[in-house]
Amino acid sequence: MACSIVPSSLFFFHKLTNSRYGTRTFVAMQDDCGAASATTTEQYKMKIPHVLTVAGSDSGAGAGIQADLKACAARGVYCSTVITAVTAQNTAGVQGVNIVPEDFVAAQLKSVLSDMQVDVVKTGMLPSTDLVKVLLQSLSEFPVRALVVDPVMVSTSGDVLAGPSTITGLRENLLPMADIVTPNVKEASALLGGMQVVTVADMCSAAKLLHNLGPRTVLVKGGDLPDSSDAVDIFFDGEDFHELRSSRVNTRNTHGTGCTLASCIAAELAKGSPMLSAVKVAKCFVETALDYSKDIVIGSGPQGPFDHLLRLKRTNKKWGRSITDAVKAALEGGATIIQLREKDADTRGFLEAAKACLQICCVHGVPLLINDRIDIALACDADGVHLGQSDMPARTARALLGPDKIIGVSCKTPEEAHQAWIDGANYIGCGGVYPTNTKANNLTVGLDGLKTVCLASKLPVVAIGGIGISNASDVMKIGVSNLKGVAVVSALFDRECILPESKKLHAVLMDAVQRVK
Ligand SMILES: Nc1ncnc2c1ncn2[C@@H]1O[C@H](COP(=O)(O)OP(=O)(O)OP(=O)(O)O)[C@@H](O)[C@H]1O
Ligand SMILES: Cc1ncc(CO)c(N)n1
Ligand SMILES: [Mg+2]
Repeated sequence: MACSIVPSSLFFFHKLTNSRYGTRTFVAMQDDCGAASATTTEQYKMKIPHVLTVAGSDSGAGAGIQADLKACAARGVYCSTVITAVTAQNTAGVQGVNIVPEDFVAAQLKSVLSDMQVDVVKTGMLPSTDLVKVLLQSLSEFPVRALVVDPVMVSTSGDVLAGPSTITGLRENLLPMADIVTPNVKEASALLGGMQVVTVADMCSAAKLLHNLGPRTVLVKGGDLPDSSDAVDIFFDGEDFHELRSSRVNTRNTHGTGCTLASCIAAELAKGSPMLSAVKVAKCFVETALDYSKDIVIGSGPQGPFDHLLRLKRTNKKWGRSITDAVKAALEGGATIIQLREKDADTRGFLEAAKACLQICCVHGVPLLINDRIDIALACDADGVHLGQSDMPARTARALLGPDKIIGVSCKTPEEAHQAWIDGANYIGCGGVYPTNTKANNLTVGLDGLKTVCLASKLPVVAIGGIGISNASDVMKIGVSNLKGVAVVSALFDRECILPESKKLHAVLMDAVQRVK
């Protein structure tokens, strides 16, 4: 069975009628990779989020410009590049640095900024104070929405990438303009005149002192914190500290984590995320990529690169289970609708998986929806389809499927919701409510966007995107009567044990629904 098929589960508290089960309330759960996704063609026509990275080239391609390009690609964001230096680098260290003349950096900046609509600028290696000034001059001419400053100074191998003379430029000129600055512990120490930064408490003090230099927010990264079994980063927004903690992946392949993190933050900001959400998504992406790449071998030096494009290859091998086992566990936990989405499986494999899942769904009296593929839904006699804005129009799908099948449509706006109603959809999927790693290029609509769509429609709505046990009740609490449930993917299917997670989510939602009543 093809393993690139992703189930999603809906917890849906609404009466839907269909030929197999009649009218009944489904407590549904939608596994997400599949279901309701949502960047519309129209949005693509209007604008693709765009990050410009101003950084050095790493010939080994683990860090620098190359990491930035891969990170943005993995997050579904366009990335343009202004190269400040060319380094000869591999897994053993830095063998040479060739700095690009300032006037040619200025020329690159002008070419990109004057022509392309850049949303966010991310900086990495800036090898001179004059270069910082060139950058700031360009940004005053062509302002952008946000500036992410990764104050690259020394590589993990100990080689100097930007000498002490640049510290003044960073401190005095660049940091005051930054929306976020992301030093590692050594860089935080250097920016603060050699202050000791070796504990989490030191990181908090450093974050506060760095904030005094003018950036809107600070993230002190603890990847290199001595004696820490966790990877701890400290985020400070001028008022509150947030300790962001993940387990430390045991691997040599950590070259470029800092560049990747900063680029992911920039990518999420370009999509419209608030700063703290952007940082959390970025940290989660780095951790997932490190974990996926922990055993790959590239180069013979002490620090290898990791694989940013894991999503193109990731299969359910991560959790070592079949799609039918995953669906079964979700249903036993209380999911009320299953949706299947084919990522890059062949049609025959997808059909086989759909048939197998349908059998399990029938045992539980739960509908199976197929994402996008009307032909697969017809071929296996699934209970319906879920359609994105760039899939077949719901009206055409209805004509093909007949009146009894369930049709869900992903909508981000009142206009799309209205069209779904006219076209004969049974429900709307609305999201991404929160930033999500499941769909890299999905725009976040937030709780406000969700509410707007709910209020604009008569159809029942299921909320999608970054929803899990911790925030499902917040979503249901928005207090709109046609919000009938949530759809989840990662919260169940990217967990080691699906059944307990599904039970917990079901309990949280039952509780939330009782309260709303
Ligand atoms: N082994 C690891 N497991 C999990 N997360 C890690 C690990 N190493 C680093 N990180 C995370 O990666 C991000 C980058 O932190 P780090 O301190 O490594 O930056 P950096 O030193 O600037 O990286 P580099 O210079 O190698 O690009 C942080 O969020 C950190 O917590
Ligand atoms: C070009 C470049 N930028 C940044 C880093 C930091 O990891 C590196 N090693 N090389
Ligand atoms: Mg770094």
